[in-house]
Amino acid sequence: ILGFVAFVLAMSISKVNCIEAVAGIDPIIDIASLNRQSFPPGFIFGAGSASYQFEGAANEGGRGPSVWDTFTHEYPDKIQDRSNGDVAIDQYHKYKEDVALMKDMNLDSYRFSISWSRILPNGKVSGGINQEGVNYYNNLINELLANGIKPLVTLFHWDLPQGLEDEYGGFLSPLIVKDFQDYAEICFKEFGDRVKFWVTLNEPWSYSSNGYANGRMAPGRCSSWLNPNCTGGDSSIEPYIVTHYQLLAHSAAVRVYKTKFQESQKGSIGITLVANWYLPLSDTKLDQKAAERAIDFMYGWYMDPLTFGDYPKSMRSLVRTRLPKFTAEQSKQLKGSFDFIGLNYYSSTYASDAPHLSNARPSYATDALFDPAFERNGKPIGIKVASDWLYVYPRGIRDLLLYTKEKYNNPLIYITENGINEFNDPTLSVEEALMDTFRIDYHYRHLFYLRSAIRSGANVKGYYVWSLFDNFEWFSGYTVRFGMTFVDYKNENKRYKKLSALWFKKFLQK
Ligand SMILES: N=C(Cc1ccccc1)N[C@@H]1O[C@H](CO[C@@H]2OC[C@@H](O)[C@H](O)[C@H]2O)[C@@H](O)[C@H](O)[C@H]1O
Repeated sequence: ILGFVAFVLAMSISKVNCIEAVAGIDPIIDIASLNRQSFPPGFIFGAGSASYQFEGAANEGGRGPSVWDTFTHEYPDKIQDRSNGDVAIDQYHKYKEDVALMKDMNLDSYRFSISWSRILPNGKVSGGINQEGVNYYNNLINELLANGIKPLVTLFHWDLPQGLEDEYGGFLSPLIVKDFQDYAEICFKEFGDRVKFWVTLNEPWSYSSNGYANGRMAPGRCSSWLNPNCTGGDSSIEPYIVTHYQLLAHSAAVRVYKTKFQESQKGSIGITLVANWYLPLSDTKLDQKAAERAIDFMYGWYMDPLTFGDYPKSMRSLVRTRLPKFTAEQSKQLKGSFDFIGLNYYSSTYASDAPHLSNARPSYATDALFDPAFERNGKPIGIKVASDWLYVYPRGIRDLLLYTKEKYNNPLIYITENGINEFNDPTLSVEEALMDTFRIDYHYRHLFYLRSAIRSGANVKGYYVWSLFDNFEWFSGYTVRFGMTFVDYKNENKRYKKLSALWFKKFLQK
């Protein structure tokens, strides 16, 4: 009788499915002992980074300027602490120390991006290849491999060469497709013998919406009626053009990889998308449809063309003539143009129906006709952390993965970013700043729901934390910290493992 009572108690507290309980796994012990062994054999654990946020050496080693050098230097007010990535966390000079830390933490893989303007200073092959740039990435890749760490390389993480922005407006022009394809081909040729995981673009949604709808990120364009500080632009048209040419550039790079390199190099290639999970604010039909539109306008904007060859029906019917069209050939080339999808998940949001206002000026931000919310009946969706959009909702990673499985034919997925930030607090001593127990809780709970999604059939083969190190966080500068490793900006960017790094090292022990 006691055994049965304990069984019922365990079931009710832990709410895990009865199969686990019947199978003799004690649910509480099972949850409490979550570690690398809780995941399928060969599951890859890693950490992510990006060139402009980590490298520094912005004017060193032959690197040319990117739109982020221009954005931070010409509009310092657009960065919370008026900072920039000139030095960042100086990984350009400290990469050996950082790789040693990754090895010490039992990481399997490191995701980094290549600075396009460090390889092609003016963005074009005709402008010449910067051999010092090629040398830097060869050294980094070789250091990773020598320490048993697999490189996962992103070709574009928002730092577009300024030369291409000046010449033809960057991703606003179809000319970007060939220049990106040529840049990608150089990277495949120079590094593809050792790099077996490629991501073409990081979060095209962020580049389109923050760069061209609200102007919070480089190149800082948007409609003047939305924000007079924008450097020109039209929030009702340009985000859709920029996404269109990002998708075409992506598929052109994939085609080059698959026709000229994949057979001999045996690697795989994908794209990294970001998505919030959206829940209806109320269980009315109107709010359920609003949540569906919200996910279409952020995630389906990319997953539909990549899976079905065209934008979501909801976007076609609401954006209408402002939404570009694919030719039959473009649609064919886009459909299935990936071996895997990289998925960045941070947070979830409520969505409620927003009626169409006939006199409202159109913008990407309002085209989906939903209002975001972070609380329902006065109760927040989750704990709010440093950033205004980041609420902790771990179940959202499972819901998003099972939605992807059902709607998009269960593609192979790597979680390429998941993380939480705290405010940079200069009043804390370094020792106090290292106590990031909230970060252990965040990752632990997301890994629990990630495992749950895998057990329900989601085809996920890897998980990368954002991030291993504090770094330059775009328009937030150094005012927020995402790292499992504290970087002391006031003391030569010295690295200190936070509590979460020690926890993750133990979690990853083989
Ligand atoms: N940051 C995003 C996309 C985004 C940007 C602004 C607002 C909402 C969402 N995506 C990923 O999140 C990571 C964390 O992003 C931070 O989120 C909190 C913001 O305050 C901060 O400015 C941003 O860098 C970035 O460092 C990665 O480079 C990027 O791939």
